[in-house]
Amino acid sequence: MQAALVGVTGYAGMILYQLLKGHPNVKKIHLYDHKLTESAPLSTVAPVFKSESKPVFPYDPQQIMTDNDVVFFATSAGVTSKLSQPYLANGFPVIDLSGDMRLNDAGDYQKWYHKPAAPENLMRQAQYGLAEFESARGQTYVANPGCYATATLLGLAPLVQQHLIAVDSIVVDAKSGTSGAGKKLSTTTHFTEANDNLQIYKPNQHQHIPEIVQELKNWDPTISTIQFMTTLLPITRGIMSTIYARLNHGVDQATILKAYHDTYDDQPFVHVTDTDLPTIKQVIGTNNCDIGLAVNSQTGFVMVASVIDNMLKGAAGQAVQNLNQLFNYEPTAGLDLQPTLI
Ligand SMILES: NC(=O)C1=CN([C@@H]2O[C@H](COP(=O)(O)OP(=O)(O)OC[C@H]3O[C@@H](n4cnc5c(N)ncnc54)[C@H](OP(=O)(O)O)[C@@H]3O)[C@@H](O)[C@H]2O)C=CC1
Ligand SMILES: CC(=O)N[C@@H](CCC(=O)OP(=O)(O)O)C(=O)O
Repeated sequence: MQAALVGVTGYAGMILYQLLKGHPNVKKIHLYDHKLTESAPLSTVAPVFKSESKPVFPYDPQQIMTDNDVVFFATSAGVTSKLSQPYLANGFPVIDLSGDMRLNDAGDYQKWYHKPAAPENLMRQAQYGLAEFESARGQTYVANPGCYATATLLGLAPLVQQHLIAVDSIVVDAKSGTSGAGKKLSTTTHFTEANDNLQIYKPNQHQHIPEIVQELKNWDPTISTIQFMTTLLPITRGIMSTIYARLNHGVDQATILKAYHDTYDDQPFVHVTDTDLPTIKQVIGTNNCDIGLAVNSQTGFVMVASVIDNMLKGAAGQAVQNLNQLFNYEPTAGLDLQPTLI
């Protein structure tokens, strides 16, 4: 199969390009860049790939659909809301790493992303692609989940799906490394501000809140919102989503552990570590989500810690999982990755 990638100059696009190069079913990768008017070598378009003279082509949707079987968009928010139409009109497969097509409601997108939304009829044609719970098979347009949303939803799923917690008690304290913010420098991600520091940001305004709630509602329609906070960590990669909720009457640690194992033991990328709490470092370099928990019998609360590499399970790795589902490849194809360890 031949795959197109738009956004190789960004962090998620770089990592995705590396994964696609190692994917056994991807025979050819075509790269496209919105700033080019004629093709240019990758080494000049994205200098991180110093030794690659492979051409990067100007962005052209007709050419993309003619020369490829699928297109990945690893582009900034506000891009695919404008570019998705021809692909949907032609039923051409898209895997979109941005948040533009994840929400069903155009008003919600405008409220949380502060940008014009795609036409709502297009947004509704996109399938949310949390790979463990929605199959991309048979879909045209897959909206790859956000990084925080992935860690949080995987951490919450067994509790919510099996009605083990009071859903109005959910509190999420989520933390991310700076690569989650993309390659553009900002005051908060500037080395001097990020290093030796912790910064809470977007309090109660994070754009992943409606995404998480939209998915939770599919599992339990009584959920109306969650308390969700984000903190910037002085590390490059990784997310830890620490989730707290009050247990329903009669639910104990054994019940909860069984729920997590029943949900995830067949899943290649989600590992339940029981009461052995996971660290961010153990998943960096992999497509894994590791989940551990602690029950407090005095307060009746459970704390769940869910960790991912934001660049992999939170972006490029999950995009490859969605590719594998879309084209019926082995679920782990192209994702046999080892943690960096140190
Ligand atoms: N970083 C992460 O951990 C995660 C990111 N995401 C999402 O993935 C997407 C990419 O993220 P990330 O790589 O971090 O972001 P970056 O800012 O690092 O890269 C953005 C990419 O989009 C390209 N781009 C910008 N404007 C346009 C346009 N008008 N047309 C086509 N391409 C354009 C940029 O090209 P140029 O070089 O010209 O600027 C660049 O290649 C974002 O939507 C992000 O929210 C999702 C999950 C996790
Ligand atoms: C550390 C950091 O700034 N992270 C980003 C994650 C961005 C992202 O992946 O969000 P969308 O794909 O929904 O745009 C943030 O919190 O906004």
